Amino acid sequence: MATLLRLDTATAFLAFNVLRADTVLSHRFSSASRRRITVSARTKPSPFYSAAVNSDTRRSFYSASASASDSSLAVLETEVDSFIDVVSTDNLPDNRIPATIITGFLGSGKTTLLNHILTGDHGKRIAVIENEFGEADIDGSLVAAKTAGAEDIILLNNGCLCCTVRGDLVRMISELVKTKKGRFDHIVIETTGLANPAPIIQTFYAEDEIFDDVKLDGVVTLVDAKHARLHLDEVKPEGYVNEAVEQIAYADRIIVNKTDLVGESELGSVMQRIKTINSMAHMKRTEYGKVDLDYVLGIGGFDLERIESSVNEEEKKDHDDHHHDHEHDHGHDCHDHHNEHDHKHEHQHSHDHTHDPGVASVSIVCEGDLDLEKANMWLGALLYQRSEDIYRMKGILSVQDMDERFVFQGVHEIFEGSPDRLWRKDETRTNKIVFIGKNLNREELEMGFRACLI
Ligand SMILES: Nc1nc2c(ncn2[C@@H]2O[C@H](COP(=O)(O)OP(=O)(O)OP(=O)(O)O)[C@@H](O)[C@H]2O)c(=O)[nH]1
Repeated sequence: MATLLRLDTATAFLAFNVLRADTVLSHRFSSASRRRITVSARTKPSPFYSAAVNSDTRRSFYSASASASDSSLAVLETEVDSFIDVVSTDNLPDNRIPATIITGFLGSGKTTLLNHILTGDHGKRIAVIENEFGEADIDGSLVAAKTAGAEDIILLNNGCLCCTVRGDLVRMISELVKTKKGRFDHIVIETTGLANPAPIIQTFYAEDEIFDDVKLDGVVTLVDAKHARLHLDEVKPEGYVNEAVEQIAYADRIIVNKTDLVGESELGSVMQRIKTINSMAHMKRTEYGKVDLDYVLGIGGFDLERIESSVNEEEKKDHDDHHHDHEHDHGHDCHDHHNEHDHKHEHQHSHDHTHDPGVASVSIVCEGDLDLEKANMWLGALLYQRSEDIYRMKGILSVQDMDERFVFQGVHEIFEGSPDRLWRKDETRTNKIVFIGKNLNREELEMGFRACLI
């Protein structure tokens, strides 16, 4: 599989990096505004490819990572070639239409929230894509909401968005954009209760048809306060994911709904459990999905300009919870937090199952400047080896000789980064990275990161 890493940057971060000398990278331009880079491996495929293009005014970096066996070289070349075909957004305002994914386990309150959004007073014209398993008609209440606020409601009911109807999603969004552009301001996609959000998120990056016109704004996950633990603690057969865990892991906003059905201590316990999976997402408790609309629309969860708030939120929480900096042997003030813990929780003895503690958050906060080349190699290798397990990552980096902060976000092997504002004179140049994923090894991540510091 080959994947696109899209980087717009004024400096050389993650630039032209070839891990194996026997790999040749080349690029060509198809037009002034649209750049196409072809990465070709003439000999054995390298585990990680990246390429850089230098424009007159600003440099844009597009990188691709690929994994393949030696025998699949031809396939690899085709894949890499087809992925690296991206419209440059250099110096252009991002006018793409924002899209929000609403996910959450069966019955958690997704449709209730959607109705709240559609009937809310936000002045936005919203197109809705509703994914239901085999239902013939749209929910009656949604039809009511259509008259109230939705610009368009499209039903995808012949399968699950994350599996069989992903192609349909691409076609529908393209069709919406083609036929109704200018008539709606936001797209809201409601997934089925059993959807894994990852492939849906990736669709927004992997599909040119969508990427050019629509940007992912955020993933909002509804959690049923009453039944969440049951689903989160369920152990799935080998090879199956726990959808409830996945939906929380990918969230930018978590709405703990149905709080009227639980007591304070049960609620506290479920919120704590959610935090161990995803400490980066904002969390709110509600009844009947009644949240401020700007909590769910205009999140900018995948927006590099908004990375700071989520990363800082994470750091703030950690400081509040357990502040434990320490000096390491290079003299950098570097600390990390791991929200996975050994869950010998109260249900363990009464049930025949324990929850999968594998999905958790790790954050690293560390002062000092990064050696660009080392950071590039480390991150590239990390994504190559662990991209399946790294669900989400976000961060702010301090790169040597770079006056701006470098901000990035990623979903599995998709990586997006760019220089952000200048470091202030009175500000400590502190790196902050948050990973959410499966079986993350805190020590390994911290050691790898520390080794990149100068
Ligand atoms: N008590 C209580 N019931 C709620 C709350 N929110 C939603 N419900 C009810 O829970 C049921 C399921 O809500 P939906 O919004 O349909 O949930 P959903 O996630 O869209 O459900 P699926 O599409 O089946 O996955 C409905 O009967 C809602 O009225 C809440 O905060 N408290």
